[in-house]
Amino acid sequence: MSAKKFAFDSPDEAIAAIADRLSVVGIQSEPQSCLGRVLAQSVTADRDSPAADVSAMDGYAIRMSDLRPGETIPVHGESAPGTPPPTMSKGSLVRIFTGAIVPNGADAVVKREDTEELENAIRFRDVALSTQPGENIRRAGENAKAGSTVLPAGVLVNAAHRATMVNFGGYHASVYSSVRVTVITTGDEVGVFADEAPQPWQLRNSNQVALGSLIEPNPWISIQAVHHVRDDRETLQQSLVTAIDQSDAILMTGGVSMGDYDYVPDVVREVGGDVVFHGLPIRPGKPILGAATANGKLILGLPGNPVSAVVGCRRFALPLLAKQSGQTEWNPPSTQVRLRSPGTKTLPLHWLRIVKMVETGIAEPVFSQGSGDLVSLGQSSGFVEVPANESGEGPWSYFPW
Ligand SMILES: Nc1nc2c(c(=O)[nH]1)N[C@H]1C(S)=C(S)[C@@H](COP(=O)(O)OP(=O)(O)OC[C@H]3O[C@@H](n4cnc5c(N)ncnc54)[C@H](O)[C@@H]3O)O[C@H]1N2
Ligand code: MOO
Repeated sequence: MSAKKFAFDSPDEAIAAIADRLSVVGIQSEPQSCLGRVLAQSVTADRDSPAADVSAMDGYAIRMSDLRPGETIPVHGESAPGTPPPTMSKGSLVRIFTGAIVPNGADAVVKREDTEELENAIRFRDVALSTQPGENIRRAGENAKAGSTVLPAGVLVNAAHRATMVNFGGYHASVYSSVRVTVITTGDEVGVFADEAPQPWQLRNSNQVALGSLIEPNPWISIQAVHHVRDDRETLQQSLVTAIDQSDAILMTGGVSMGDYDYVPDVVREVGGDVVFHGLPIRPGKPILGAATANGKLILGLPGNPVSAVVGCRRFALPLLAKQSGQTEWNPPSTQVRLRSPGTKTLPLHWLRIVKMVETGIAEPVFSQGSGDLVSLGQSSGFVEVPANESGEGPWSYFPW
């Protein structure tokens, strides 16, 4: 056996290693809504943006040669949004509105407040005399030329992207299929117990709800199935075989450490999972198991302890699922926060410490009795990652729930 205790020294290294083994899901064209989905094809401009030279201000379209102090210059016609521009006759100006097309022959737009407005004529105020050619004109194609790429494939579509897409006629988009996830919780002691009180040796299935709640808000993931299985090797194996067949990723909790009923590591191998790591230098969640199937599906065995399970799902499962979803930026840089009252304790492991954000950029550790403490978990807004053997206020990477 190697002297090295863990296959990887940090969460980032473990994530990178397993990410390399995962496949990206297939393509689904034209979903009902592409919001929160991942673009499978780039979006191209169907025309120049802007489509023509347009005014950036309400004012007057002028020829530079008409820009003379003190003179009264007649206004002939107007260019309003939604209409083609008028022709501009020599020696006169055209009244123009923001977004309207600049008439042929005009060199610049002078803001109306820089003029003295008379009946069908204006005089330039002194401030207008320094107007430069092209001022207040947005040139055709200055944002994008027709045919150029305005959004690349691999983008997770948000409100801003949708605005861009629709501007170029992208009402429908080809997106990646959502990543199908099966959640399998394990343990004879675990149940729902909604209407009856659990016995002291029983507890409610908080992991199922916590994992589902991290996944559900993301339209690029879909929950294929949710199972709870007893600590029985055969049943677990059957569930895992079905899950691998029907989904792209399997998230399991419990049964991953050293106990006599901890079948997950063996069963994952038996069903063809190639274990990339079993155990990482993190607290909580040290016994975590990460595996990939030969065809690039993810199997993550999260420890059963409720804080370990939810921290592991946030830190490992979400970025790896994002990789499978086709997102180019599947592991974006995390927000950095400073800790208030961090204490001096250090751990020889990366400490995924639950905290609550208290001010912009500042988080406070939540008092915690450990990885089974669902009360402290409920007081947290996320966790910070304090690297092994370090302490202090940071800044540290912050992972919100
Ligand atoms: N000899 C060793 N024992 C343990 C080690 C070790 O290295 N050597 N590691 C400890 C650590 S750290 C953790 S974390 C746990 C993880 O163990 P398992 O993944 O095998 O989890 P279980 O034993 O099945 O459960 C642990 C704990 O969590 C509760 N649980 C399980 N499932 C759920 C659920 N769905 N909802 C709520 N709570 C759940 C379960 O009842 C246990 O209390 O192992 C240590 N032991
Ligand atoms: O690392 Mo475990 O997750 O202590 O509870």
